[in-house]
Amino acid sequence: MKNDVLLTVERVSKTFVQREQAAEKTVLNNICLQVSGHQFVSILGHSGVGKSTLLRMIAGLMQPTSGVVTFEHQLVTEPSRRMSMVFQNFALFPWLTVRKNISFGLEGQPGLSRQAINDRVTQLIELIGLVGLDDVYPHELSGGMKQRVGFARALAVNPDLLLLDEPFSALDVLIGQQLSQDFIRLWEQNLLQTQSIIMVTHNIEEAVRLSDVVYVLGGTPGEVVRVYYLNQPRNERTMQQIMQKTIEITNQFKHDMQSE
Ligand SMILES: Nc1ncnc2c1ncn2[C@@H]1O[C@H](COP(=O)(O)OP(=O)(O)OP(=O)(O)O)[C@@H](O)[C@H]1O
Repeated sequence: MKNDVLLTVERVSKTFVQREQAAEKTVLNNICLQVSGHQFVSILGHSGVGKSTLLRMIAGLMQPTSGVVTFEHQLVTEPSRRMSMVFQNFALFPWLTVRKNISFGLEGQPGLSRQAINDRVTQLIELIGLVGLDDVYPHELSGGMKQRVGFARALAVNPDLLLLDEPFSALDVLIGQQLSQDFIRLWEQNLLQTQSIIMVTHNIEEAVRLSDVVYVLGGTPGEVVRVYYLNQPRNERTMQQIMQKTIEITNQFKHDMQSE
């Protein structure tokens, strides 16, 4: 599957009807984007440019006003078990334990026995670094641990495509970096069945550190203004190279914003 196209966004635009003002607002215009097998793609842009809206359309939670999203050449018209999402604010169920939060998406799945569900959850608890926290409730966890549960829950259904909506931005910088490193290591060692990842972020350094491809959104309505291909393998990128690229993208971004 490596290099095969997994997902395409083709000429997608989105207009919201604002009822209170009886007006329309076009948020995204003519977005084209492609994700291949074993690729980490970031969507980078300032607040309000339409990143989450784009991710929701990719997930099938919302339909484009025009254009199409395809997953393995099939039109995306509704959410699918083959994609799952990790949210900025964790979105855990406060009344469920860590174990129950993780198993949530597996319950009632045809052909999955109780034993199979338990085994899958135990495996994820070990992989994601949650050992000993099975029976703990979300309010007893730190932000970093909550987000580990968020990742484990999204990964439980073995999604082919994982969608990350600012997954580290609510965490302390070092905690976020540790979680992203741990997660990337599991993914690169093929310990997860997830083929590809799309991450929405406004953090340029994070996008440079983690991605193979970075799409920069800008303007009003939001459009793809730049695409960066980071060809060097992630584990060979030095801190200096990451900082250099971050500065280059930051300067280009400022320049693009000024010339709008
Ligand atoms: N359901 C909706 N109805 C009307 N307007 C919406 C709706 N969802 C989003 N918007 C508007 O679309 C614009 C883009 O929102 P979106 O959340 O996609 O941006 P974003 O780039 O993810 O921002 P942030 O980084 O702050 O989360 C905003 O102006 C927002 O108010």
